[in-house]
Amino acid sequence: MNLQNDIIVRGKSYEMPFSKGILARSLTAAGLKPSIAYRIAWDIYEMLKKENIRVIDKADLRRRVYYYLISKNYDEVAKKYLLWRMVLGRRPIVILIGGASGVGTSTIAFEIASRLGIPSVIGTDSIREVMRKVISRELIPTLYESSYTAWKVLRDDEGNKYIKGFERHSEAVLTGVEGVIDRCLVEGQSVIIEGTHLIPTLLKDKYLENSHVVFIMLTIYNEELHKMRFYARGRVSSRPTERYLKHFKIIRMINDYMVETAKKKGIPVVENIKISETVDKCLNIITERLKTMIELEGLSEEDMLEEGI
Ligand SMILES: Nc1ncnc2c1ncn2[C@@H]1O[C@H](COP(=O)(O)OP(=O)(O)O)[C@@H](O)[C@H]1O
Ligand SMILES: O=C(O)[C@@H](COP(=O)(O)O)OP(=O)(O)O
Repeated sequence: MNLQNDIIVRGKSYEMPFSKGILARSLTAAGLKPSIAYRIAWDIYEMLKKENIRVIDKADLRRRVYYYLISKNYDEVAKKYLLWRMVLGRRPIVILIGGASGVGTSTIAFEIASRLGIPSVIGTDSIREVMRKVISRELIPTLYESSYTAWKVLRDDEGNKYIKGFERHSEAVLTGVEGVIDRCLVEGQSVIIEGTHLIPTLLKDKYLENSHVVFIMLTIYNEELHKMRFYARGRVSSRPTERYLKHFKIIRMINDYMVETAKKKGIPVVENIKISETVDKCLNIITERLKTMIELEGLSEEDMLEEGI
């Protein structure tokens, strides 16, 4: 690799060549359109070249980007940019994207991850597979079903059996989810966890109250639109559309239940109609939560500009 003509960006423990792509991605996460973000990343690269800068500290680069954005009247973007650099650089953040099967939790989780540069997305169905390896079918039969068929193996039939089955099915998965959250917070790693098992009223309050954890519930209010998503998925995956359509009424019940429990716990509910709009709404929610987290730490904008990452 020839680094002779590159500008080197120096972090606390590593160096890397200046990447316009990485900078542009940080700027889109802060709310700029990709085309403008690339233009600005390019401008900053040219500016550094012109000044004959060969090595620049990350904190210095961050300051320059911030003031450049302000000079172009992107004050709000500048603030968000700073906030995101602070958080992703040194604070773990756990984003939970819940929602009934088919409403788009995995699609939206991956979009958010790529916009924010979070390297890890875990589906609750993968956590379910792990839990199936450690808990026997005899002990928790509902775990071995799908969210919408768990009612079939319930041992009691009190109350709404479909929702009861879904809750019993999800409880064990949530134990695994909580383990993943604990690990990420301790290790200082950010992660996005997505899936249908994230029932707000069953997740322990200590996670809901943690300022590093942001929970968003996705939904589709229109039944026909929800149904269409299973057709779309069936075309590109091995998951048969018929299976989901057969249980569609129960999946809709789960969808309504997820919205209801989210509201009960004060968790924002976002309707997933257009991917780009859903992602923007989610990013706004996450940004607001991060502001609270930084405020709780008592950090001002000036502190953020000074703090090295
Ligand atoms: N906003 C959207 N607009 C159109 N299609 C979408 C949208 N969100 C998701 N999809 C599609 O709908 C299907 C179901 O989404 P998926 O993310 O697999 O749902 P989930 O993970 O919630 O079960 C997929 O084929 C996905 O590409
Ligand atoms: O249990 C369920 O509702 C789905 C969850 O997966 P998503 O549809 O949310 O990805 O898994 P299944 O058992 O159908 O493979």
